[in-house]
Amino acid sequence: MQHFLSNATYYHSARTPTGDEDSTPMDMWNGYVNNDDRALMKVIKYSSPTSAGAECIDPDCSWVEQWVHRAGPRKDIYYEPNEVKAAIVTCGGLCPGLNDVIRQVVFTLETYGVKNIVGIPFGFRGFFEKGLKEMPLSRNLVENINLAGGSFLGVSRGGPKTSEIVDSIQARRIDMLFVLGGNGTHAGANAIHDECRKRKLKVSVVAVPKTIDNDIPLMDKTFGFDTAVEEAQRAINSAYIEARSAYHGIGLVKLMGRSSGFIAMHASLSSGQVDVCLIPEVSFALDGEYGVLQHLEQLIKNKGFCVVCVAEAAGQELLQNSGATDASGNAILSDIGVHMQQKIKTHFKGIGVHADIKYIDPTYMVRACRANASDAILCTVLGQNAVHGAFAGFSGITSCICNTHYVYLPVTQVITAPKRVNHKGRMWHRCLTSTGQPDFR
Ligand SMILES: Nc1ncnc2c1ncn2[C@@H]1O[C@H](COP(=O)(O)OP(=O)(O)O)[C@@H](O)[C@H]1O
Ligand SMILES: O=P(O)(O)OC[C@H]1O[C@](O)(COP(=O)(O)O)[C@@H](O)[C@@H]1O
Ligand SMILES: [Mg+2]
Repeated sequence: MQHFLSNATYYHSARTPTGDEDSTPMDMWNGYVNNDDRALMKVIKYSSPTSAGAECIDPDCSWVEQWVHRAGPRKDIYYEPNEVKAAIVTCGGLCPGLNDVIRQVVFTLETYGVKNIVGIPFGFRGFFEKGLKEMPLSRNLVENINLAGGSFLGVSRGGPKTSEIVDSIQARRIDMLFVLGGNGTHAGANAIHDECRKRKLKVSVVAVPKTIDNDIPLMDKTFGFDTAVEEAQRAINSAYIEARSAYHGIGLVKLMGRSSGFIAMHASLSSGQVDVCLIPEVSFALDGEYGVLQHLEQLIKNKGFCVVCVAEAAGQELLQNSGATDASGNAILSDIGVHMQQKIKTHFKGIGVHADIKYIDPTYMVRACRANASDAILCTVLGQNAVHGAFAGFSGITSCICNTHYVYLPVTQVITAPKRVNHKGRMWHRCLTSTGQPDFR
């Protein structure tokens, strides 16, 4: 994480205290975050590595304080606002809240006095593809974009090499780059930050973590995740109603999550209507005495219907893998939902028991919607803090929420590996208690 020297002061009149809000003397209170302010990342002291969900740094699980930079506006700012050119780019798959973040970044930049704000169309491709023009942005233009899902700027996977992106940043004379995206985008943002340092360019590269998958480590959650869970719940509810109303109904729902089962686990927990939740972090057998199919047979026998929620990355080892990747290099998954639908049909036919399978794959519906209330607030804070971070002179940071506090983390820290559901963690065990499912092994 780079921190330039602060060399300019910007007075934010909107935060001027009237003097009667609290007892702090007028000449001391300023409403700014001090550069030395820190937030504590973890608050639980685990007495043993065997404690449920324990995350230990040392083998004996001793208490190690981990402090991170507190996010927010600084009194001293690095850039002269009216000389700044700021650019925003949204990369990867869609995610609820992208427009909310774009809007807040623009609002906050304008509040600082930045006039030259542009959007780079269609992710990192917009830096390179001929015919894609940068879009001038202003409060007027983005005022209502949060009312719709998607990205006002467009998104894409894949794209140019880092050196080409930085050539373009240099040619466009961009001082601040706000990069909205998931783990791939963060790796890209880090590479751009490194290349800018190598070329001694004073460019602040600030990321904002988006992804419905919630697979970026160290933070409480990424924006868009809550909304995706809420939408996923609707699919589960439909599956439940279909299954409940059919003779021997089996509702099967497949939910997104490239390498982690957070959406499936949280939607199963929040709906309370799921009998079996399958995630990639926990292997399972379909066939055999302890397999999923045997359990479904029991559920049909005992309660007459059941609901299964499967994460798209679950059970990949049971399927043929094409080895194909998308434009960003992400593995293309085999369809576990269709596979399970076929297996369930064949199984019940084989044992001569009627079963009415209703398969729901909501795919893009969980992420093409606008942000719900909690995501809209998260996006607002993260977007504003991204701009404060850039003005403070940081680069190579991501604006996120850790342990309920808004902080800046070095991008290098969050791209080590995707975050996955802890199968020994309490949330997964809560999910198991809720579904009542056994181990399928
Ligand atoms: N390791 C990497 N280094 C540089 N750029 C990357 C890297 N991984 C992905 N990218 C770029 O980041 C963008 C988004 O990545 P992707 O994996 O599709 O989505 P997400 O950011 O949502 O995970 C793509 O344009 C891709 O080329
Ligand atoms: O948008 P695509 O290319 O169809 O990819 C689908 C993938 O995108 C996601 O919705 C989000 O992934 P990213 O956060 O990496 O963009 C995954 O849940 C899903 O596996
Ligand atoms: Mg990703």
